[in-house]
Amino acid sequence: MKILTVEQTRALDQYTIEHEPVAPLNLMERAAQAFTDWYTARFDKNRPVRIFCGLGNNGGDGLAIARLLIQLDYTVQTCVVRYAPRESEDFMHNHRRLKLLASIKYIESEQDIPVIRPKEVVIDAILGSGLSRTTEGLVQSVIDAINHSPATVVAVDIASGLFADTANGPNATIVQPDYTVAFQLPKLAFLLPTLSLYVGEWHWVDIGLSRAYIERTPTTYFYTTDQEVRHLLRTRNRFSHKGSFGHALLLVGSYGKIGAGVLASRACLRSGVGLLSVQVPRCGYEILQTSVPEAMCQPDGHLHILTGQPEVEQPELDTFSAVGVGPGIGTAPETLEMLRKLLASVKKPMVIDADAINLIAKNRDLIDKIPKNSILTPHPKEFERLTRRWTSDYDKLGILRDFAQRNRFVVVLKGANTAIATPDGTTHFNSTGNPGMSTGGTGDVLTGILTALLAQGYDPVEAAVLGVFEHGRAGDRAADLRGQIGLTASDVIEALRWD
Ligand SMILES: NC(=O)C1=CN([C@@H]2O[C@H](COP(=O)(O)OP(=O)(O)OC[C@H]3O[C@@H](n4cnc5c(N)ncnc54)[C@H](O)[C@@H]3O)[C@@H](O)[C@H]2O)[C@@H](O)CC1
Ligand SMILES: [K+]
Repeated sequence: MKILTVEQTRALDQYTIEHEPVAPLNLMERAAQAFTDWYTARFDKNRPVRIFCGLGNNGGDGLAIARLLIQLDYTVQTCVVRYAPRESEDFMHNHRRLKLLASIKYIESEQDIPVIRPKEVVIDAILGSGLSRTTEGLVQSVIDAINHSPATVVAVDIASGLFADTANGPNATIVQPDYTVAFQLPKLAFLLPTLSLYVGEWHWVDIGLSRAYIERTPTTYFYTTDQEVRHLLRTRNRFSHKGSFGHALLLVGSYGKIGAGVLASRACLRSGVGLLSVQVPRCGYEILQTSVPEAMCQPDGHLHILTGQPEVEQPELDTFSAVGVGPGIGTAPETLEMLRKLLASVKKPMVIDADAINLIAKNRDLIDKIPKNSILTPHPKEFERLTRRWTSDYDKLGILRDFAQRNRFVVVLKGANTAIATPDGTTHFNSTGNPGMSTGGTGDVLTGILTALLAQGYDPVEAAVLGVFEHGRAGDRAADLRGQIGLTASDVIEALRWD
């Protein structure tokens, strides 16, 4: 699913108005109806509704929603925040219609701000995507009152005061909703971790804006949905055999961290790889052979760390269809040498994670040695070591895009809504996963999954988008079964399902 800028969304509205064609007022009615359908499916008539409306089209939506809810027998108090002398045309129309049906309260100064009670649901329709400056004065006071109230808060389209795709200044006053119901498409702000307080649980509702126009509008931001992922997943031919699904090599583990290698290996096998070889320090040999009998084990000559000096002769690197390195390997100088040699010999895109990333961050000449289109899977701290500290989530997205594009890597920046930046400058945000997955080992699982997908011949960008989505979906299934708190990385592996 595409994420468009405010400007593009405005052009999309305009195109729909002219080409469907539909009168702006009817489009507003459609938006209000879609919001009302969402609302009535969740909140019953026992909860009094208080709608705060601004004077633009977001306020117009609020007035139309008030009318629709009153017609459905909800108890509604509408408050218009009169912060400016002028109203939009569609606001005025909806204002006239609502006045025929109910009384409207006007907030012209701070004294007019009502007391909001716990049982109420506040619908925030003060400012929408037309926000052009930081909130101040009366609007700020109303937003403060909403934020200090015990009521449930639902934002129409976007929380009042929040910019949809640019950074808010420091100390901005912004509504902190429990829910945001956006029209047609999600907004970039919804996907950024530091803005989550101003978004809450978010949903989008279809208001019938032109699909054709959305399709041909260029964007660099995407939100991965179930539907898109279904297109990526390949089905298996009845005549296929284990050779059809590649032979992966994982270089993992060190003394005390062989578990990371076990998790990556199990996840790799649960993700459809044909054959798996695993290189571990000698101390990991029996552990791996016992806990992952499906894998072949290549012990390193060193007892505790990976050095790349095999104990016995090993197959050439180019016999493997994909290589993954990093989980649990540590940062010993001998392991750095192993990584250096590995990067010099592997010609295909590979998966690079954890301590392999930390080693590269400290030895920056290695960046140029990484095969093009490789998948790097840093968490934010590792990514910061690899690049620089950022000043905001928007700054972070810029750094991410530039780093991926300049080096021609696929960079999977892990976190809520994991962001995947590609060599062509696009960023894909993931939609699956939950906070229960913030536990040791889930990153190792992802490395195993991605290596398996590369080994099966998936293009690196597709592998990253698909693998991250399925990793999160398995985490969601596991959380359904066990709850988020008790979730372990092994549960995620067991919950993987590729159909
Ligand atoms: N354009 C369309 O066809 C549709 C628009 N819809 C609604 O329209 C909204 C956008 O409406 P508008 O463009 O009228 O804008 P808003 O309703 O978001 O804002 C109204 C006006 O407030 C002023 N303003 C900006 N920042 C301010 C601030 N900090 N303090 C005080 N005033 C400020 C601006 O002059 C702006 O035009 C969307 O968020 C959505 O809710 C929906 O009705 C769906 C259809
Ligand atoms: K709003």
